[in-house]
Amino acid sequence: NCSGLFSGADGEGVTGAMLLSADADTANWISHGRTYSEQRYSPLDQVNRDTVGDLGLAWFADMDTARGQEATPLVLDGKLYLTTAWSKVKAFDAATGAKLWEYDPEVPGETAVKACCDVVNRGLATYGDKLFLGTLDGRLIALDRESGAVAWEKVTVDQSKSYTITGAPRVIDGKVIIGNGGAEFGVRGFVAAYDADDGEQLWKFYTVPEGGDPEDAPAYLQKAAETWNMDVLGSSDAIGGGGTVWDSMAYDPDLDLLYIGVGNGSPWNRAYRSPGKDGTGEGDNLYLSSIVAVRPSTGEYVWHYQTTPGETWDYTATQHIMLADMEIDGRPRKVLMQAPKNGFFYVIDRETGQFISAKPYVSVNWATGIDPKTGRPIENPQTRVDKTGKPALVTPGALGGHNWHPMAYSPTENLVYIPAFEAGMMYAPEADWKPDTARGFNVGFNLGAGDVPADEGFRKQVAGTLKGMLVAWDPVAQKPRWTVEHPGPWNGGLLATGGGLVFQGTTGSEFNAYDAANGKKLWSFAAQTGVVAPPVTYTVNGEQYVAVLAGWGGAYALSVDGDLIKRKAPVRNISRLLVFKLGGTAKLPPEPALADLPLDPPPSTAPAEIIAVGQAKYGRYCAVCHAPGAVGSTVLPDLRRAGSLESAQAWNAVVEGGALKDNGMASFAGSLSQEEIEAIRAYVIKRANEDKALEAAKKVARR
Ligand SMILES: O=C(O)c1cc(C(=O)O)c2c(n1)C(=O)C(=O)c1cc(C(=O)O)[nH]c1-2
Ligand SMILES: [Ca+2]
Repeated sequence: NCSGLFSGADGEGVTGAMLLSADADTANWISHGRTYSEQRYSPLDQVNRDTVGDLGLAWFADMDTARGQEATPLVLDGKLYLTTAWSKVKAFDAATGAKLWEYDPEVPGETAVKACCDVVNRGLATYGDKLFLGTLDGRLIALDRESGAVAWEKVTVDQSKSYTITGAPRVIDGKVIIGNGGAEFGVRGFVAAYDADDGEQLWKFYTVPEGGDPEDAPAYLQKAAETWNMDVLGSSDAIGGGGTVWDSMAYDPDLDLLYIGVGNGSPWNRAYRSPGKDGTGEGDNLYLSSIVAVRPSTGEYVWHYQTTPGETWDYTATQHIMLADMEIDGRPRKVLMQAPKNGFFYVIDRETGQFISAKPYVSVNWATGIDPKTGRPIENPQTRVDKTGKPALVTPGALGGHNWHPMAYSPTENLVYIPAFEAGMMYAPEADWKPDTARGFNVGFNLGAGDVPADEGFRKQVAGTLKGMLVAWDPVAQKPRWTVEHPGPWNGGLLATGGGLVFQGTTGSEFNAYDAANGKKLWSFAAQTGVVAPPVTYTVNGEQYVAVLAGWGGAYALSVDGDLIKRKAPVRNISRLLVFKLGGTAKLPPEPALADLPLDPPPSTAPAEIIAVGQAKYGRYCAVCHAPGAVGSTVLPDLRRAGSLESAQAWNAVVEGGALKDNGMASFAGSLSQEEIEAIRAYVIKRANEDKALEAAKKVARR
C-alpha cells in the first residue's frame, strides 16, 4: 500500500512530484487524463476479464442538472470530485457515495446562447490544497478541496464576447493552464497560465494573429500572419479568426513541452475569414486546426503541426492528444497521437512535430490521404466549399469522425481505442453572409440546407448513414485491429485497464466492458440514459471502483435532428454518477417511461413567404440547440410540442421577452424582429403539422 506516499500528509497537498508520478499512484486519479501523457490507462486489475462478470453497482448519485454530463471525475484519498453541466462541482466519499460538499458558480442562464454545444464541463484540475474549475462564463475558480470554499476567482476572457469555458484545466509546476471556446461566434483563441496560489496571469498564448499590422507581434504570430488575409482578419467582431483551445492538452515533462489542440476558423467559411484576390478562401490560416507545442513555464512557441490547412469545415484539432513511446519501423519513437475531427489518425514525433503517419479511421471524402513528404492533405476539390461557393456533402461533417470524447490506450495491446462515428454534413456557403455576434451561429454557411424532409423513405436513408463505433486502432500499422458497432453516433469516452478491459458508455444507454484484446463484450449495465463522459477507476482500502458520470447531451444531442437520433436508439438525459465494484448490489430506481408530449400543433395557416423567412431565421438562430427542422433535440424542449406554439404572445414572451432566460433561453431581442419571431413560430407550426401527418401515415402503414 503506497497511499502514504501520495496522501500529501506533509500538509503540502498535491505536489508537482505527485502529478509527475501519477502513473504509479493507482489508487487515485489526480489529473484529467490520469497522467500527463493522457493515456487514460490504469494498471488496476482487480476487475479483470475473469472477474468483471461480478461487477455491480456500489452506489449512485443523482445530479441536479439535466444537460450533457461530460466530466472526468478526480479521485484523491478516498474522495471523488466532479463537475456537472452549468459548471457545478460536487464532492463525494468515493467508497460510500456520501455527499461531502457542493459548489455552484451561478453561471447566468443566458450564458447558454454563447455555448455552441450545450452547457457542459469536462472536469477539474488539482494542486496543493485546491481544485481548479473553468466556468461556462469564462471564469477560472480555485476551490478549497476540503470544504469547496472559493479561494480565488479570476475572469479569464472578455465577457462582452462569446467566449465560454467547457474544458478541464491542467496544472504544470504550479501553473494552472486553461483555454476557452467560442469559434462558432467570432472570438480569437488563446490559452493562458495562472498562478495556482493566487490566480495571477503568468502568460497568454494567442493561436491566431490579431489582424491589421503585425509588426510588434511575437515571431510565431508574424509567421502566422503570412498565411492570413490580414486586412479582413479582425476587421469586424465576427472575424476573430477562431483557433480556440477548448479541450485537449498533454505534457511531456522530459521534453518540457505542453501540447495544445487548436480549433476551427471563425467564421468557418474561409471565403469570409481569409479571402484571396478572387474573393474565395485563401491561405493556411495558422495555427487553426493545429497541434502546437508550447513551453509551459513561459508560453513560448516551440513547434506546430497543422492537420487541416485552411480549414473550412469546423475541423478542429482540439480532440484528445495522447503521448506514448513505441517502436515504428524498427526505431523507438516518442509519439503524439490524435484522431481529430477531419477523420485521419495522426502519429507525430512529439519532440519535433514531424509527421510520421496518418490514415483515415472513418469514411472520409474531403481528402484522399495525407502526403507523407509534406504532411499535407491531398484534397478533394469538390468539397473545398470556400473555393467552389457551391454546396457539398462532406464526410466527416462538422461534428467530426471523433469529437471531445476521450480515447484510451493500452500499452500491453499497443492499441488506441477511439470513440468514433460517421455523420456527414451538407455545407452550403451562405451568399451575402452578415455576421451577428450577439446571437446565433456565425459560420458563413446556411445551416438549414441539410434539413431532412418529412419523408419516411428519405429519413430512413439518412438515418442509415449515421454510425457509431468503438475502434481499436493499431497506431503502428495505422489500421483497426477490431471494431465494435454501436446503435448510433456519440458514444462515451474510454478507459483502458490492466485487467485487460476497455470501458465505455453508449448512445444505446448501456455502460459496457469489452475485452481489450478483441472487443468481445464481457459485461453490460443498463444505464437508463445515453452516456457520453469517460469512466475512471480507483481504489479505496484496496478495493477497485469504476465510476462514470452518465447523462446524454453535448453537440450531437442538441444539433442533430431528434428523429434521426431516436431512430438509432431511444435516448434521453438522466444525469447520475454511477459507481461500480465487484459484488456491488445497489439498484437504480425503475426507469421512468419514455413519453413524448403529444404532437398536436395548431393548424398551419401562414403564407409561404412568412414560413420561408421563419425557416431561414430558425436555421441561423435556433437549430444549433433545438435541432434542424425543429425536429426536437433529445435534451432541450421539442418546439413542435411547445404549448407556446398556440399563442403569439406566449411565444414572444419567451423569444423576445426572455421569460425562460434562467433555463438558458436568452432573449433574442436585437437579433430578431417581432415579425421574424412570429415567422419562426409559423415555421415551427408548419414543421409540426408535417411531422404529425408523417406519424399518422406511419401508423396507418403499420396496421
Ligand atoms: O470552436 C469552438 O470554440 C468549440 C467549442 C466547443 C466547446 O467548448 O464545447 C465545441 C466545439 N467548438 C465544437 O466544434 C464541437 O464539435 C463541440 C462538441 C462539444 C461537446 O461538448 O459536445 N463541444 C464542442
Ligand atoms: Ca467548433
